[in-house]
Amino acid sequence: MPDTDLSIFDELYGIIEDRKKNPVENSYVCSLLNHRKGIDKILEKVGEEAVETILAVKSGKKEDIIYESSDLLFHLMVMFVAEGITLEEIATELKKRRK
Ligand SMILES: N=c1c2ncn([C@@H]3O[C@H](COP(=O)(O)OP(=O)(O)OP(=O)(O)O)[C@@H](O)[C@H]3O)c2ncn1[C@@H]1O[C@H](COP(=O)(O)O)[C@@H](O)[C@H]1O
Repeated sequence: MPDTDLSIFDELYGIIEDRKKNPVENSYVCSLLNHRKGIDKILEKVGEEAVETILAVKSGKKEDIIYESSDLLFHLMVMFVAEGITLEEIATELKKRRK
C-alpha cells in the first residue's frame, strides 16, 4: 500500500532551512547553499535533475522516474529555501489556479 503521508515535504524543507541557519560540516545541502557559484550551482543541479527526469520518463521505467523526480523535487526545495520561498507560497499559487 502506498504511503500517503506527505509530511516528508515539510520535514525536508525544515531540514534544508535548518542547514541554511545552522551550517554543518559534510552537508550536501550546505555545499549547495554556500557554493562559490552561489545560486547558479543550485540552478545547475535543478537543470541536471530536470533532464534526468525527462530521460527517465523516456526510458519508461517507473522506479527511475520516481528516483529522478525525487532528486528534482529535493533540489527545487533547496532552491526555494535559497530564494526565501515557502511551500505555503507555492501551495497558495497552486490553489489560486483551481477551476
Ligand atoms: N533528500 C536528500 C537528497 N536527495 C538527493 N540528494 C543528493 O543529491 C545529489 C544528487 O546529485 P547527482 O544525482 O548528480 O549525484 P552526484 O554524483 O553526487 O552529483 P554531484 O553533486 O557530484 O554533481 C546526491 O549527492 C544525493 O546524495 C540528497 N541529499 C540530501 N537529502 C536530504 O537532505 C538532508 C540533509 O542532507 P545533508 O545536508 O547532506 O546533511 C538529508 O538528511 C536528506 O534527508
